[in-house]
Amino acid sequence: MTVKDILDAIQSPESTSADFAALPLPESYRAITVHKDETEMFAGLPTRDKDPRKSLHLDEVPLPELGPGEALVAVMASSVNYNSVWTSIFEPLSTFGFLERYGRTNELAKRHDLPYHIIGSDLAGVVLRTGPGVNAWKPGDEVVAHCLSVELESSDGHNDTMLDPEQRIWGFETNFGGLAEIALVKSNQLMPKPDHLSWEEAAAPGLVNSTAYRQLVSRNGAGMKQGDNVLIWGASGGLGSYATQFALAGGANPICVVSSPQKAEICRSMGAEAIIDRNAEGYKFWKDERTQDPKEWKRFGKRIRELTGGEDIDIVFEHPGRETFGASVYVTRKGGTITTCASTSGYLHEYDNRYLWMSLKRIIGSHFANYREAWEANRLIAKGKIHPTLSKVYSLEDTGQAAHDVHRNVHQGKVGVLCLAPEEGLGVRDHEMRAKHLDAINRFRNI
Ligand SMILES: C/C=C/C(=O)SCCNC(=O)CCNC(=O)[C@H](O)C(C)(C)COP(=O)(O)OP(=O)(O)OC[C@H]1O[C@@H](n2cnc3c(N)ncnc32)[C@H](O)[C@@H]1OP(=O)(O)O
Ligand SMILES: NC(=O)C1=CN([C@@H]2O[C@H](COP(=O)(O)OP(=O)(O)OC[C@H]3O[C@@H](n4cnc5c(N)ncnc54)[C@H](OP(=O)(O)O)[C@@H]3O)[C@@H](O)[C@H]2O)C=CC1
Repeated sequence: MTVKDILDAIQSPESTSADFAALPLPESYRAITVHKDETEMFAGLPTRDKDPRKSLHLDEVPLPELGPGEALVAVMASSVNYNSVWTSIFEPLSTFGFLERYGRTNELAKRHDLPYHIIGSDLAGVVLRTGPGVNAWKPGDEVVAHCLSVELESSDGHNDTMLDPEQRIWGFETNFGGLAEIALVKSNQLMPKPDHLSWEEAAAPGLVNSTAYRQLVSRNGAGMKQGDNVLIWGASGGLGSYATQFALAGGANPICVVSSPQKAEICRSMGAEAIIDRNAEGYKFWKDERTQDPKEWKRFGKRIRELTGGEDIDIVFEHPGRETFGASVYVTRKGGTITTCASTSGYLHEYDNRYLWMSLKRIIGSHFANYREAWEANRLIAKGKIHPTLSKVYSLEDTGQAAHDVHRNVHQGKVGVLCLAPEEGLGVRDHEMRAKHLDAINRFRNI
């Protein structure tokens, strides 16, 4: 039995759930990995020069044992997230520490502590097997998977699953991720695949869409409302392309920051009107590595006021971190919110706290999304209210190049990866709905 037989079953319109359940599983499959004995390979290099093409490998790996409450999924497509970039450059730390720590928690978790890490935190595919205790899903179901892995043994996570002390991001802090032909997930990560999307389109939104939903829309994040001025950094990037859609769909007013005329045009085509090209306008928030320039914060704030008719920002959607955080705090209106989920340019932030406390602003930390938020975010995709922002699609072999593009910020929106899917465009079930949204679905393609 090989993965080829699995693909044949997926592509045959006659295959039933019983057929999938009867398919023998292969002993091994192909997966994108980093290697534990290579974690020092980039030592001494500047971040920019650490090259994912050197550290990401396509390996044949053994199929992991299936445990209670879990599912093995045949992965048709996945996507590149920035967490895979972090893994591939071993920053801010090697992810093998996460696997070792997880492996110490119980006998079954030991499976994750291996000398290789199969990465990837998105997938669209077909359930192959479910473990004991799984009733909601069965072999043959077409699914996407969100990346929240929790144990829920402690009451801390019972209101908000993100608060579980054993909260992990699948494919980053666990093994057996989605950049592979087969993935192992907890069954409560599974959600229905949107019928009107191809495999690679369905695999694109998951992680970033759920994160943007919590960070911006959910009451656990900024709780955006109609009319809010929302400053969105990287508005055509992974997170930003969904934040921009949420702002527009929710009746807010996105102020989109991008770094090229091409990216500005994408935001315009999504429906945004207030757009700042940070490159063209040459903001230099830092005079040198240690000193910020409040005059530049003010120049940025003035530009925002020009675009909003004199209003300041209600919500900043933050993720660049050190480079922008001082400016983000400054341009927020009295009582406004800065919501942050990352620090791409550096995690030690500096801002002038007088502008925070005197103007009663709030900083909210946000991370991925709880089970319910991830489900709600996927539902919006399935209903055609929010669309995938897939630009380019790579083969599994070329994942290193795909991650390199994201690391160097030469991509747009989301970058997809075909795993078992032999070509793009497969897996669409609802052609009528697709036709209705085709322009929006293709907005980011091949630009
Ligand atoms: C969905 C996608 C998301 C993304 O893309 S996010 C971007 C990528 N992710 C990242 O960049 C984050 C990567 N992770 C990290 O950098 C680290 O992961 C953290 C900084 C988040 C945490 O650091 P650590 O060293 O793993 O954890 P500690 O909590 O500092 O625990 C170390 C020891 O310190 C103890 N400790 C924790 N808090 C306290 C405290 N308040 N007072 C005293 N001790 C404390 C702990 O218990 C533990 O101890 P013991 O080593 O013995 O187990
Ligand atoms: N905590 C969580 O749950 C999550 C955290 N993340 C983290 O968020 C970050 C962004 O992820 P994602 O959106 O997918 O990545 P992308 O690279 O797809 O998009 C980020 C965008 O931010 C902009 N940007 C990058 N650096 C700077 C800078 N120094 N100043 C201003 N803008 C900048 C760029 O847009 P432009 O050049 O056009 O301005 C870029 O396109 C990563 O660090 C990632 O790990 C992501 C998802 C979930």
